[in-house]
Amino acid sequence: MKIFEYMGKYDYEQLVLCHDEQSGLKAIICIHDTTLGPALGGTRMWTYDSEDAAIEDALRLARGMTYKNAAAGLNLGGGKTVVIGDPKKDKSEALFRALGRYIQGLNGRYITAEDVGTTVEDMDIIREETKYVTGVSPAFGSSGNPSPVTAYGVYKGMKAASKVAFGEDSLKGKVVAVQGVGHVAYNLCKHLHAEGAKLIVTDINQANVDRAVQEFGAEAVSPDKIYDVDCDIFSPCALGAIINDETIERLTCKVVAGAANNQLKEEKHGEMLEQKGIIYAPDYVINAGGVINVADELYGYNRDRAMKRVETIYDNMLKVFEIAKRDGIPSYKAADRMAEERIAAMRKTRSTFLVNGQSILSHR
Ligand SMILES: NC(=O)c1ccc[n+]([C@@H]2O[C@H](COP(=O)([O-])OP(=O)(O)OC[C@H]3O[C@@H](n4cnc5c(N)ncnc54)[C@H](O)[C@@H]3O)[C@@H](O)[C@H]2O)c1
Ligand SMILES: CC(C)C[C@H](N)C(=O)O
Repeated sequence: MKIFEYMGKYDYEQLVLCHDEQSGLKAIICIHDTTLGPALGGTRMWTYDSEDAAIEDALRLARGMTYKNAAAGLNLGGGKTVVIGDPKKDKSEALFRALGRYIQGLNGRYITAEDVGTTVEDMDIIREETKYVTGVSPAFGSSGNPSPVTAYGVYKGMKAASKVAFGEDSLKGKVVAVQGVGHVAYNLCKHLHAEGAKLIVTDINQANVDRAVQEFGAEAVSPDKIYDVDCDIFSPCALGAIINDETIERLTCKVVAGAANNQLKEEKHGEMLEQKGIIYAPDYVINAGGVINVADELYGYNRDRAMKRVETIYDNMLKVFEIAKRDGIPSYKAADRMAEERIAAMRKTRSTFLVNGQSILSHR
């Protein structure tokens, strides 16, 4: 891949390749944009087919965090780490400590947390080497696993999208098709079940499906059937790029609202949902609960404050739909506009002259 060409196209700041022979660490830390503050984004551990694929994923995910953090109103930029390896086989204390030292070396320009393939326990190990890590165990006064909080935010965002699609935000009696019932979606299903929604679930992990069937009376379907079921809301909570040419045709829902990152395969798929009359809740707006929660650690974690902020996902989502209506654009573009406008405004503000990094008033 032509790395500098790609970095130029989307205005990336920094890409760091980290290597530690002893522990087997091969990681990529990407910082996309720090206009709003230090870059915060999780560490993903995954078996990539090629080094190019890993670098591309780090770049794409880091930029996504810039938009997510900006749209959520956080004073944080966007970054992400990708560790090349199998989370089931290749994890070790040495590997995460080596990564922690690389993160410490960035001196606060980048702060990490969990993402696919990493856990609270991994963050606890990273913490041994750096203070620039969040999503650490509650025993350290931190916020712990972000997934239940992400789920709560998705639930709130789904209600906002339903208000626009159905004229009311109650999910009672609504049929919700959930793709992937892992950490986030299990907790999402709890909220949906409690409100009286009917659940149709799928997962490639049978144990996760069985749990949802037993606990929430969900109907189970095979992974390839989830796009075809009769439902009001489709909730992608597994993979990215699942809204594409092939799946849009099959969807019967009125709303797409789920936790997965990068749900649209390409931007045109956001337009296609719009043309089909499906309300799309932009992924990085609806799934910001986790990052909002871990970001609160930077102020000394307070659960009530964090949850109040997660509640704002409901209004934020309505704001996105309002911008879409006002400007006659699809919701995914409206979300980008909201994030970009905030970054642009703050970039302008930041150009104010400061003496030695201090306000000039403090020198009087
Ligand atoms: N965990 C968070 O706080 C958080 C925050 C923001 C975004 N996300 C995103 O939400 C999604 C889910 O995150 P998670 O933490 O619950 O991950 P997870 O790995 O716990 O859950 C994902 C589930 O999807 C299943 N799955 C994988 N491929 C599938 C397929 N083809 N069909 C059906 N099911 C499949 C997996 O078996 C697993 O049970 C991811 O895309 C993640 O990037 C998570
Ligand atoms: C900082 C993390 C909790 C971020 C999370 N993995 C996300 O994609 O939003």
